[in-house]
Amino acid sequence: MEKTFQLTRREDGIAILTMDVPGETMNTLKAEFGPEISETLADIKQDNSIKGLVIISGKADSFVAGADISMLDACTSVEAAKTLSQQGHVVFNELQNLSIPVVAAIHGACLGGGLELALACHLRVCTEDKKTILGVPEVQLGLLPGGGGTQRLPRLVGVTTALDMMLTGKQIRPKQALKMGLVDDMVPASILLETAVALAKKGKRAAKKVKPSLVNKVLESTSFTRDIVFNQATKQVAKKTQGNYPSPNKIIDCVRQGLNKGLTKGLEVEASHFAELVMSKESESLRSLFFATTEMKKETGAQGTTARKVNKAVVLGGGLMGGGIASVTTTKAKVPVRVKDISEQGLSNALAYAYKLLAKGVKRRHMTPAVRDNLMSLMTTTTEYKGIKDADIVVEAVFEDLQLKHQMVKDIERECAENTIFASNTSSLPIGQIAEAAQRPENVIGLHYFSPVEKMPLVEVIAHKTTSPETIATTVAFARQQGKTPIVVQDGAGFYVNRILALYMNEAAQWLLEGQRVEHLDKALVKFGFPVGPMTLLDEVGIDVGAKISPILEKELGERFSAPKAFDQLLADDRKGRKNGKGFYQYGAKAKKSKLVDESVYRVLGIQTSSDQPIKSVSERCVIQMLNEAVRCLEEGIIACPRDGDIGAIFGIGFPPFLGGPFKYIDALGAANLVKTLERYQSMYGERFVPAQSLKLMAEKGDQFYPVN
Ligand SMILES: C[C@H](O)CC(=O)SCCNC(=O)CCNC(=O)[C@H](O)C(C)(C)COP(=O)(O)OP(=O)(O)OC[C@H]1O[C@@H](n2cnc3c(N)ncnc32)[C@H](O)[C@@H]1OP(=O)(O)O
Repeated sequence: MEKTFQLTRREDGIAILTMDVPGETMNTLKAEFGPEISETLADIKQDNSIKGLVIISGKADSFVAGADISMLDACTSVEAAKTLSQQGHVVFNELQNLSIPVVAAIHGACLGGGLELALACHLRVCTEDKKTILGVPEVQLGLLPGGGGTQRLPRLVGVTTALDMMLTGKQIRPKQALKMGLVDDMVPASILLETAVALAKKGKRAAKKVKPSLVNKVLESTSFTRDIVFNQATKQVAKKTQGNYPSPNKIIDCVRQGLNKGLTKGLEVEASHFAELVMSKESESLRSLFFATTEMKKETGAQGTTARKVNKAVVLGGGLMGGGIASVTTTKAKVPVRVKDISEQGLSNALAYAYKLLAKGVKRRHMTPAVRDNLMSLMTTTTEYKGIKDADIVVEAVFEDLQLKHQMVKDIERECAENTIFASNTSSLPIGQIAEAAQRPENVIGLHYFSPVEKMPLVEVIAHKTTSPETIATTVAFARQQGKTPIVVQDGAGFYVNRILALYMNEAAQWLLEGQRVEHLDKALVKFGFPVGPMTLLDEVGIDVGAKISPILEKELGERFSAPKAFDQLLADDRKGRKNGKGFYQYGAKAKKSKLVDESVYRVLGIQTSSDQPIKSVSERCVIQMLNEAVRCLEEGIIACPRDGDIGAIFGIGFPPFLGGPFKYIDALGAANLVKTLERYQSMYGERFVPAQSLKLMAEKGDQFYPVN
């Protein structure tokens, strides 16, 4: 069997331990490496000629990406998961207890168990390369650092910083890592090994230790003052997770117990908590999300077709969406973009949008002013169809007006090359209808972004009946270059995401008209796990935008999409949401620190508010609408598979990730139970709750969307 660890003895007494998992793109930690690494450590201990050890990766661009998540996924009992963590503890303790200095030489991803390995070394040096990232992302998998991280990290960088890293899972860049004392040195990749060797020769102690701030020093000095930090963190966690994610509280508990009762006790608690989390349904859902997104990174969107390279893009419309799309095209994809708008004002809006984001990057020291200026120079503007002939893709982000879009298709076919792709950012119009104006409909596709473009990870790539495979593959690759997760969906009003969202929003509106208070509705759905409630969302998206989409969906998909007529009165009252400072909540000068409902909204809608209905009933009625419609989308082939539906809902709407997406959630509920619930609501509220046909079939057969583990 090929070995993972290679020990090389240098003449100067420093040994190099190179980790290179055979046949895999990245190093991950697996239980099966236990005997090999123990044997190697025993060799080192016996060899008096070895004066120091450097641990480095044999992979070109990564150190260690953590424990192997598939291995965790394969655990079938709490005991088995606990053993994994304890095995890791034994090896890392052995490493830390070596009498010779041990230095981790880090280049590329050093995450989770990878960072825990580095923490067990006496010193760490990393490259200044962009590819180098350090962090403990376990919380994002519903886990906690189970390789000693909850113990060694706070001891190295302080409780406050360690909690921040572990509770967010954020990635730390090299400069920041050096500043916070996570690494002892940062060097160019070309001298990484030699620097690590030199450090190993100097001994176990860091040349200089980073001093904590005075506040942190005081707060972290005694168990009493540390409790203040832990209590504060617990409060923040409760607010953020709404009690839906068990791992953050367990992380806090590990750190608390480890610092109050010592490392051995801390590791014991860590192994127990880790094991419970591995077996939790929340972590199972989050892990499946990791596998799904990794799998999707490899898909081209059109099997067997290679994407064309996009060297230049054009964005039509300099509004909020156009500005955002142009911005990610330059900053993420590094592709020159030309923005066309009919007005100079539109163009300066787009430029300002991009500049503001880049300026933020400079302020946070993520980039230099020179990089900002370079990226800005990739963006040019025009009020006429000039300088666009050589565009590979044109993304239109103008009003939802079919005639206007038809005109643009014709203009682009006239002005651009034969194979220029015309991508529409429409959120509701069927792409097939837009393509009706095209002479080359194979070049027409939908590319639906979510607002704010730079933040929302999802895009829907919508192929109509005759979109060519090359157009699909090129658009998917382009979206990925922009840092997005694309799902390819079939054509139809509202596509997937807005379609399932619309019914959920309509149901919330029904609750409102029945007298439920705005803040109660929002509270119920936030408690369920959405990042914001439906009323806040409508204010953010724009009540007018919702009103524009609704009739299109109703016309194409049927009466269940009809929005409550009373909502017309909101528009008559010029209530568009945050953008004009008038919505369900108060904005601008009227607004207080905590968000307050604009009570006049009840009068405008003619509502008498009534007592709060139980939170669970409120959320259930809204969510099952979304679930049922997601099944219909699968039934109609709008989405290709449950996985795409789950990713689309989580990344596009913020469907609670710990539930794994609508389809995973239906599996957890059981199709038969969901059908029963829908039928109960149908008997009370009518046909909009009729269960999807395929859901009924699944219920009868006892089927699931995903294979049973
Ligand atoms: C005990 C410990 O505390 C517990 C843990 O360590 S849990 C694990 C914690 N680590 C993580 O969560 C990191 C997960 N990985 C990532 O975030 C990303 O893969 C990355 C940032 C490292 C690299 O991203 P990117 O360059 O886009 O590469 P990506 O396509 O995601 O991954 C490349 C390959 O590595 C695999 N991989 C990466 N990290 C992995 C992990 N921790 N486990 C298993 N496989 C992993 C991917 O599945 C993929 O495999 P493939 O080539 O066979 O499809």
